[in-house]
Amino acid sequence: NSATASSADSWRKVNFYNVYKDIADLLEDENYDDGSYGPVFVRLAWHSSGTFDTKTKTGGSDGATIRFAPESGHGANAGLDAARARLEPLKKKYPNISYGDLYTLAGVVAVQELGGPTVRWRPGRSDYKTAADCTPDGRLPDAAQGAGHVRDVFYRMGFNDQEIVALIGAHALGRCHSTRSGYEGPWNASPTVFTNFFFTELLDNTWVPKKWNGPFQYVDKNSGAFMMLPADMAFKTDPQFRKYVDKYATDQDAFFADFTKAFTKLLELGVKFPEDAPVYEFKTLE
Ligand code: HEM
Ligand SMILES: Nc1cccc2nccn12
Repeated sequence: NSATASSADSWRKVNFYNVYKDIADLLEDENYDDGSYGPVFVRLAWHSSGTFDTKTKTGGSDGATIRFAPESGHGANAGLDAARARLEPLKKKYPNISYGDLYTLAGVVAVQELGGPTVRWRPGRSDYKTAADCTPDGRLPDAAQGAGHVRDVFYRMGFNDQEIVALIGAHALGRCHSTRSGYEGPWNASPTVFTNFFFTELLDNTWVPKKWNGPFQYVDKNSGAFMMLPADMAFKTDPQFRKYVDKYATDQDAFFADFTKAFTKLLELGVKFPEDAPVYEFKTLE
């Protein structure tokens, strides 16, 4: 975090079309995971934002406190240092961009360039926060728990059941890492393509407990290759969540339309944008 902190209005000097393109150029890396930084950029944007508490108005992407200890060291954020390190050169190249804008924009670029919907995004987050503003551990959801816990966490952020189900659709991307969360497993044949796969696989497969000495998780009975977290399974068993899972499994357009709205809302939680902050709808390059 050596780069100069941006001032409140320095975003006005940034050409975000150039930043979008430079982030897109960072996505592909055949030596990283399944060949793309996209999934971990989406997780960084989500973890930067998902700490928000509507009651205390604390947390959220403004200030990017995720880059400071102790928040950077919280268990849920294990592995995200790789994403932040990959983006650090862009902070040097564009010193007027805030970390909050950089991390959330990286999530938008990843969703769009991996085949997902266009995601509206506004600049205007600033770097004024310090480590003292880090949110306490426990703001992000625990994968070992079920529907009740998931609702506690997402209702606290200000989401309803439909938005929660739309957001979990991002689990079509990437994978779990035993060295990070402790969970393990590739997800599907295309972990770097944004589709409604999470919902179709959740419904269409028979999920059984994985036999291993890692944390309790599910594996697909037939292939023995794919995985689901305990929290993922809540979306199949809870009737209120299941309603939307069924809808998104059969209608990818509906999933895309609902995901983009919920993702923009997530990335903007708690941010007081300048009145004249432009709403970008970037053209997908791929
Ligand atoms: C019930 C809520 C959620 C739980 C319990 C949860 C839990 C997890 C866990 C344990 C991992 C594996 C981390 C690792 O070992 O690398 C993971 C990965 C991931 N999560 Fe979630 N998550 C939730 C919601 C979300 C949301 C709302 C998004 C985005 C909108 C998201 C996006 C991702 C992505 C893209 C990955 C793959 C990261 C990679 O491949 O490095 N998750 N999640
Ligand atoms: N890709 C992925 C990441 C995290 C959780 C999860 N559950 C099913 C798939 N999946």
